[in-house]
Amino acid sequence: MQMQSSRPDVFVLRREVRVRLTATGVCHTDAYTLSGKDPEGAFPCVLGHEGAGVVESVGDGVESVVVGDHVVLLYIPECRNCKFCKSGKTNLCGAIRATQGKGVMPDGTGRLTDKASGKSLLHFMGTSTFCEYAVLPEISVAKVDTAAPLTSLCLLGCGIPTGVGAVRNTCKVEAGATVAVFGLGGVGLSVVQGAVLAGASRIIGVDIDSGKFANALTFGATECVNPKDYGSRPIQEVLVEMTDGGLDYTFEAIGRTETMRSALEAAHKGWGMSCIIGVAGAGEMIQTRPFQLVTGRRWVGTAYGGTKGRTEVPQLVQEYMDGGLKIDEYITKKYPLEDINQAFKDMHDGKLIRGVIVY
Ligand SMILES: NC(=O)C1=CN([C@@H]2O[C@H](COP(=O)(O)OP(=O)(O)OC[C@H]3O[C@@H](n4cnc5c(N)ncnc54)[C@H](O)[C@@H]3O)[C@@H](O)[C@H]2O)C=CC1
Ligand SMILES: N[C@@H](CCC(=O)N[C@@H](CSC=O)C(=O)NCC(=O)O)C(=O)O
Repeated sequence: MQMQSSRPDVFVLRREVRVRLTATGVCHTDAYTLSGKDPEGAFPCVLGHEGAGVVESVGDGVESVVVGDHVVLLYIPECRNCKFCKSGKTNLCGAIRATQGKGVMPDGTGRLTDKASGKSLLHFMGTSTFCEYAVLPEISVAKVDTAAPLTSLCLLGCGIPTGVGAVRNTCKVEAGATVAVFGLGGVGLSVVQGAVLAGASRIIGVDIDSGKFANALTFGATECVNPKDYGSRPIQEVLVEMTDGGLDYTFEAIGRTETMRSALEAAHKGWGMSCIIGVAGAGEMIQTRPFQLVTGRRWVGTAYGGTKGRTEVPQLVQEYMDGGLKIDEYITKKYPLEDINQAFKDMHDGKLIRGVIVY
């Protein structure tokens, strides 16, 4: 069944929902795909993947949300039925990944049209939040408490669950552990927040922009270092010396293969775990001496912090409403959609933790 929405050019099919976006964050991954470095980047598309809004219509067979529900959009769905979901080992639901990667809905068609030219546009990361409306499969939205402010909740679509989840789900950082966070942007600060909530004893922020240190310390980093202060000395050597042999956990939230190596080699011999969060350009390769792994360091990676969105995002909202999770503190500036290029410029200039487009 095809259900017509109040916008004649947007329709929903079976098991799909149409959402009126209220806000979206601007993330470096949007800029990465826009730059052409993403091998999956297909154009013309509507970018944006960190959004929240209100369900305005539902297709046949939708069971988990109704019109009026508030939702966070999920670039990693949770079908609860595929082998990935059933494994209990990963959040990488496989139900619609193939079509999502091609920029279309599960039935192979699109729902976005450029009004001026009449040409169809591709979807991005299954969400396309730089647009007032989005159509998604039901499995790609997390229903959340209507009492929570939707402008803030958009950040649960990517950056915050990624950093907090890297700590909780992927690395399972324990109380008392030592942690280093490479890159103190929105994602790195979320790692810092996750480490604080996990009870880490020492949280070292690493960034080449010392202007990022004030926020990191406010979020709970215990100290910060700037690799530029150490000349040609590898920063991993500095960190290993500072920590009597290395960190229990290190996180790379930059997207550079050199810092991924530094983070791995800053992890403690025998048990240190290093988590890659940053997205590196197409064709780039990580390297280290295999001996680093032979001697007990572990290299792991995470997508959306291992978060199973439909299950865990409502829990994060509750944690926020209870005062236990920071979200508002990430919003440096709000923009109308027509100023989105300014939001990208401010992000590239390092002025923002997160810029949020408010519709
Ligand atoms: N794996 C996942 O699920 C996700 C990955 N990402 C990726 O995480 C990365 C971080 O995202 P944001 O925090 O939004 O970016 P951001 O640009 O706000 O933060 C990056 C930080 O790294 C610092 N930096 C740059 N080069 C450095 C170097 N050589 N050494 C130390 N610090 C350096 C910058 O000064 C900046 O503070 C990006 O690559 C993004 O694409 C974002 C969301 C989800
Ligand atoms: N398409 C890129 C890889 C981009 C990537 O790694 N995306 C991350 C999320 S980054 C969010 O801001 C991710 O979670 N990926 C999981 C997935 O299934 O895509 C490439 O092909 O290199």
